[in-house]
Amino acid sequence: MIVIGLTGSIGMGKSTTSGLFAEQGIPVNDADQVVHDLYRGQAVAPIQAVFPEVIVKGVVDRQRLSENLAKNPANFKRLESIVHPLVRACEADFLARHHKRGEPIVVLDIPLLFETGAEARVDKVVVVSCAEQVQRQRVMARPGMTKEKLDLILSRQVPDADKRARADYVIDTGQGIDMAREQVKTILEELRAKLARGDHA
Ligand SMILES: CC(C)(COP(=O)(O)OP(=O)(O)OC[C@H]1O[C@@H](n2cnc3c(N)ncnc32)[C@H](O)[C@@H]1O)[C@@H](O)C(=O)NCCC(=O)NCCS
Ligand SMILES: Nc1ncnc2c1ncn2[C@@H]1O[C@H](COP(=O)(O)OP(=O)(O)OP(=O)(O)O)[C@@H](O)[C@H]1O
Repeated sequence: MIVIGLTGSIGMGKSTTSGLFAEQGIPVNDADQVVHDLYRGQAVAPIQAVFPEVIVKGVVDRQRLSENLAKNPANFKRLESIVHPLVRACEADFLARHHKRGEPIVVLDIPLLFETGAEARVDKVVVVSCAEQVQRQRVMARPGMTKEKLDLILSRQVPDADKRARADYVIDTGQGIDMAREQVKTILEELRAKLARGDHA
C-alpha cells in the first residue's frame, strides 16, 4: 500500500485537494476533521480537565478554544499533547482497516505533517501551495478569522517554501479546480505505474 501524506499551510487547499483524491476513489483520512470529531467525543473529557471554559453544551467550542489560544499561545502545547495522540490513534486505525482491505493507495491529510515528524510515516509527500496573497485572501474570507489568528497559526507552521522544497509532488491550487484535478490524476497515474512495476518503495 502506498501512503500519500497530503499537507500544506492554512488555506492552501488541503480539504479541496483531499476531495479530488476521494473523487478518484482514493480513501482519505482528514486530520483536521478527526480533530473536529474528537471535540464532540473522546477529547471532551481530557480538554475539560485542563480548559473547562472552552466546553459549551458538552462539546469543545472551537471559537472559545481559539480565543483562549490567542490570549495564551503557550496553551497550544498543552492542547496538542492531548489531541495529537488521539489523532494518531485514529490514523493508525484508518491505515489498518485499509491495509486489511488491500487498498493500493490511501491519503493521509495531515496539516502538521512536517511539524510533527509524520513525514516518516508516509511514502510520498504531496504539498498543496499557491501564492501567499491568494492564501491570505482565502483565509481572511472565513467567518471569525482575524489577521492575528491567521498570523498565530502561521507562526506554528513550517513556511510554505520549506514545505515545497521537501515535497515529492507540489500541487498548485492557484489555477483553479480543473488544473488541480489534472495534477491529482497525474500523481495517481505515476504511483499506479510504480505499483504495477513493484518499485514503489
Ligand atoms: C486552533 C483551533 C481551535 C481552530 O479551530 P478552527 O475551526 O477555527 O480551525 P481549523 O481546525 O479548521 O484549523 C484552521 C487551520 O489551522 C491549522 N491548525 C490547527 N491547529 C494547529 C496547530 N496546533 N498548529 C498549527 N496549525 C494548526 C489547521 O491545520 C488548519 O490549516 C483548532 O484547529 C484546534 O483545536 N487545533 C489544535 C489541534 C491541532 O493541532 N490540529 C492540527 C491538526 S492535527
Ligand atoms: N484548486 C483550487 N482552485 C480554486 N480554489 C481553490 C482550490 N483549492 C482550494 N481552493 C479554495 O481555497 C479555499 C481554501 O481551501 P481549503 O479549505 O481546501 O484549504 P485548507 O488547506 O484545507 O484550509 P485549512 O488548512 O485552513 O483548513 C477554499 O475557498 C477553496 O474553495
